[in-house]
Amino acid sequence: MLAPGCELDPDQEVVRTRPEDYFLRPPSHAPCTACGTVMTIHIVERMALVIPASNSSMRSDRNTYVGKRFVHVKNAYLDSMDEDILYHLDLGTKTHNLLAMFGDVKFVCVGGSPNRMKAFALFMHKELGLEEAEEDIKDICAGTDRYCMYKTGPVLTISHVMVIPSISIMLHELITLLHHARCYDVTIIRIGTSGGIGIAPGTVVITDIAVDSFFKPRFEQVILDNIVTRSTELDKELSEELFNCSKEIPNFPTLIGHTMCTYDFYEGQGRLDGALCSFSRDKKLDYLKRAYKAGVRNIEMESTVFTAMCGLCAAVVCVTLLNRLDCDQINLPHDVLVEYQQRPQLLISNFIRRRLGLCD
Ligand SMILES: O=P(O)(O)O[C@@H]1C[C@H](O)[C@@H](CO)O1
Ligand SMILES: O=c1cc[nH]c(=O)[nH]1
Repeated sequence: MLAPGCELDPDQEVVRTRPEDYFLRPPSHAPCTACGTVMTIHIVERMALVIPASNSSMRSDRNTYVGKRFVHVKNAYLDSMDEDILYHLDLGTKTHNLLAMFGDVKFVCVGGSPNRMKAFALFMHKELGLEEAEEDIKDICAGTDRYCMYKTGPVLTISHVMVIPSISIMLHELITLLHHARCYDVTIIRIGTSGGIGIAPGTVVITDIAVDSFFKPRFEQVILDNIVTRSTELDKELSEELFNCSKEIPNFPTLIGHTMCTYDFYEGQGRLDGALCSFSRDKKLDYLKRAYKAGVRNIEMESTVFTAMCGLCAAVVCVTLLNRLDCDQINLPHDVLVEYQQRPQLLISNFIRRRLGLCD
């Protein structure tokens, strides 16, 4: 029982600190001043590793921006390392000149499928009107088959395969890479696919906040034998900027809403068509309707860790492939599926061109 005046619930694993408190601290133990119960306090940290531009005038008028917001890693050990091998990217500080290769990166676009991300890189190359021949755009991570990476002008494109642990490994190495390359003013965007809730398939959802399966805006990471909870807040101005961009594209259904991130595609997303199903159709629909009521408009499998790690300079833009209130199976004809998957790419290409002053 919580004594009157006790600030912390002894059963609670997490205590929120100020959002500006960016540093991870070890859990501490403190007795409740009222009841004397010793509580373990795990600090919620804001992990955003890419420092945001601090006000909108910098963003809306890039030419007046004189400061540099460097990509920042929160690991004191890194700078003391003689060599840093980014194993899953097949890159390293001694084997590659990361500053020369990546120093001019301003946009990083990530998504699950290697082929889709390659197609996006080639599309971006065309949209930016770059001179280099298409055949010269090679997979920078060709030495490994874990992830693929392409660079076209200031745009870096990387695949992250599926689910939280896979994108998390990629993001650790990507953010470290951007830090070694001394990149600054970088915007990171996840472009992908999702299941919609209560909205027409083909709708593009720009995430305002990523939530977990309990509709909470948090990402829980097991670190050693602690659970550390991180915020999944995103930059609202960036979401609105993207939404405004979407209005310029004809027949382009788009909305801003919460995105739910799960650890599984089948039972974890309330599907009735997996190898296991431990709930009824009614329970499934009740859950999805509660999600809708909580503001969730789509479900995917990477956004919470992505936002926790990249947060305030990041966006998540996913097209919906089905309405989960109607069905579980994705049965779109191939050409429709391809067209839907291109929608986030089209929006992001317009956004990048606009940011670079390449739009009419
Ligand atoms: O990269 P995308 O957006 O396609 O990833 C979503 C979320 C899961 O990783 C995968 C499930 O099909 O699609
Ligand atoms: O339903 C869907 C579709 C794509 N990706 C998901 O995670 N869920």
